[in-house]
Amino acid sequence: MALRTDYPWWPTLGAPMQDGLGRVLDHPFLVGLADGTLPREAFGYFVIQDTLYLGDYARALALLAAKAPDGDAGTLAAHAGEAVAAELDLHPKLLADAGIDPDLMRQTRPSPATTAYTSYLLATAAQRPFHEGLAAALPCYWIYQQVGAALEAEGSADPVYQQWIEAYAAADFADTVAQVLDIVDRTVATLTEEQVAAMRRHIETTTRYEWMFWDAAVRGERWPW
Ligand SMILES: Cc1ncc(CO)c(N)n1
Repeated sequence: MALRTDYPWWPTLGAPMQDGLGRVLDHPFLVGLADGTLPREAFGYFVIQDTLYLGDYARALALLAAKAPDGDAGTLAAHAGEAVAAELDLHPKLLADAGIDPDLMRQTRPSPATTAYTSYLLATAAQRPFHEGLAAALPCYWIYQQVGAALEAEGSADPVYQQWIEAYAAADFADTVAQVLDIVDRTVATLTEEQVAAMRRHIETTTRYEWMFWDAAVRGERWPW
């Protein structure tokens, strides 16, 4: 399912994500995921960090759900549940199939990039108005769905990487993202130009965090001690 881009706000809020999508698709992590040359170590780093990320992402969505207008609260709360389901089902399976030592998951703490990204999502959801928290979360949804769809067309040479691609290319994830785009649409209709500009700044920031998250995995980013 192709996602809508005919919203009146798309040229403003979609542009930074569209730009970021081009950059992430060119990043060595996703190039290697698609052609099968991505080292297992980098994939394992990513899946472990993503498992840690998803717990806080779910918390951020739950905070957003609590601030959402009637009708949208349940949708966002359900998305928080879906994020936890990925953390509990998809990620352990990917780690096992990729041959990653389960002890590594237990011993690993959030990296600098993961900490920065989840802290930003949580702070924005908790301390800023609903529309700003929603904007900060939007690239997480949209970029992953677009990456899944783009990589599905080619498929990966590696069956483990192919599982990851299929999860994010799936129709039910596209439905989830379509729901959030409709929430953005209803929200933007109530806002001033300045409020929409604030949304755009959050989208620019979290789009960069999305790129940095993959970059940290390729670099094996560590804390200095
Ligand atoms: C870092 C990151 N962003 C977005 C998603 C999509 O849920 C994810 N799993 N991880």
